[in-house]
Formats: sequence, C-alpha cells, structure tokens
Amino acid sequence: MQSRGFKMALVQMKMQREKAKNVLKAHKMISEAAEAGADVIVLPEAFTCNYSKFPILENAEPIDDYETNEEATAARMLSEAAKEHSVYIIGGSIAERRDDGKIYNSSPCFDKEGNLALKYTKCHLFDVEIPEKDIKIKESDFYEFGDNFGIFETEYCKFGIGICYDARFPDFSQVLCREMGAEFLVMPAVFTAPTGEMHWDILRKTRALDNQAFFAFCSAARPIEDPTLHQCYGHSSIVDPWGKVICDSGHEETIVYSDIDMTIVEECRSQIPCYSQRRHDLYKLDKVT
Ligand SMILES: NC(=O)CCC(=O)C(=O)O
Repeated sequence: MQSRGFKMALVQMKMQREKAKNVLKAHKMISEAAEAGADVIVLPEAFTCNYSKFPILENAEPIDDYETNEEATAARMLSEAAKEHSVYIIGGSIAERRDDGKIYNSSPCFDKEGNLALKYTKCHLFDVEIPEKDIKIKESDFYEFGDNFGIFETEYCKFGIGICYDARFPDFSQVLCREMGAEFLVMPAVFTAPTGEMHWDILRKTRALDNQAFFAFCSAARPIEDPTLHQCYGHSSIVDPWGKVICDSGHEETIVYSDIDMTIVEECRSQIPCYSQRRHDLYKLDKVT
C-alpha cells in the first residue's frame, strides 16, 4: 500500500565561492534535516557554486559516473548522504561537465539506497535583460540546454522536477502533471531578488493551482557577503493544491519543514474536477517529446 504522508525539508543554504565548502555545508544541513525526521530533502539550484559565471565554470563536475569518478564530489556526497540516512534527495542542481566538455545545469535525484534515480537537466535557460532592475543574465553563455522531462518516483508520489526559470512555463509543468502523472512539482531555484519580489508568490500559487498539485521552490539564502556572487530571493516554500502557502522560509539561511499529506491532491481534484472536466475535444497539450 502506497504511503501518502511524509516530511519534506527545504535546505535554504547560503553559498560561497569555494565548492568544497558548499558541498560540506550541504552535507551538514542534509544530516540535520534527516535527524529532524525529513523523508525527502531538497537543495537549491547551483548549490555547489552559487549562480554566476566563474564559479560555475571552475566548479563543474561529472555526475553520471559519480561512484568511480574522483571529480564527482557533490553527486557522491548526495548519494552517500541519501544512503546513510535512508532519505530521498532532490539534489538542487550541479554544474555538470559531460564528456563532450560542455556544461549543463542538472538536478540529480537519489533514492534511499543512494542510487541516482533521475538526472533532470534545465531546459529553459534564463536569458533575460531588465535594465530598470539592473538584471542582465545570459545563462546560455555558460550552460547548454537540456531536453528531458524529470519524473522522480517514490512511494509517496511522483515528483515532477524543474529548475527555477522552468517555473515560468505553464506547459512544462502541465506536461509533468497531466501527461506524466506528477502530483508534486519541485523546483530548486535562485530567482533574482527583484524578479522574486515581483513574481515568486504569484508563480508558486499559479503552478500549484493550474495543476492541482503541490508546488515547492527551494532557494538559496541571502545576503551573500561576496558582491561578485548572485543575490537571490530566498523564500523557499511549499504551496498545497488549493493554492495555500504551507511554509515559507524568509531569506536567511535555514531549513524549512512541512508534513505533507498527498491525499489532498485527490480531494482537491475531485472537489474541483478540472482534470476530468477539461475539454480535450477542443484543445490539448502540445508535447513534442
Ligand atoms: N536561475 C534562474 O533561472 C533565475 C530565474 C529568475 O530569476 C526569474 O525571474 O525567472
């Protein structure tokens, strides 16, 4: 019988320039969350290296052969921590160097035995310029585009994984939920502080509501003392399928916990039956792959 209740922990860590320090801190915070009873632990986007060009290029590492490749320090730490504490880990994201020498923004997810159960690679890269907010980021200058969808299957539910900017694309989340069966969307993120101020709250509620699913953003913390590094919005949080924010961390370094009852998804979908009342005869999702 599938268990539908679990505790989720969102690790809102503050990153620094040195990868080794970030990996060590992530390990410490994962252990703390596991000792507090978390079953599923989530890390932020780019947790190994902050989110700006030079730390990413310096700190990229392989993921796939994490068991044998000396360089795969972050993925190996996640695998060992998942096994040690018997927890699921949605490993934020790591700057991944593949055999072709190119760098990808990839989220490795580990099961309770420490196996790499999913690697999702960010497919919407944040190439955005808003002069009034002093924002100019071209993520595709340093990352390649991914092209897979990420479903992480557990005994609690199917998690649909996205990374940060992916949250702005409604069809992406709908494919994960309606076509692939996700009931809980999890998006490691490092929104810029100004765009977070404008859109974080609207987006987290909208993606939960339009899919009648749980939605979690797991962000890094701020302020970051090194002015050359990315200052993100914070506010790691979970929204339930009714659109209610059930936890929100603020912006400081912390771990935020929530006890999740997945039966709320069935309850919401049966009481407001958008799933069954959809007019498939008039429109459909245009999923290419
Ligand atoms: N890391 C990102 O994808 C940033 C996304 C962001 O800030 C946004 O407003 O969207």
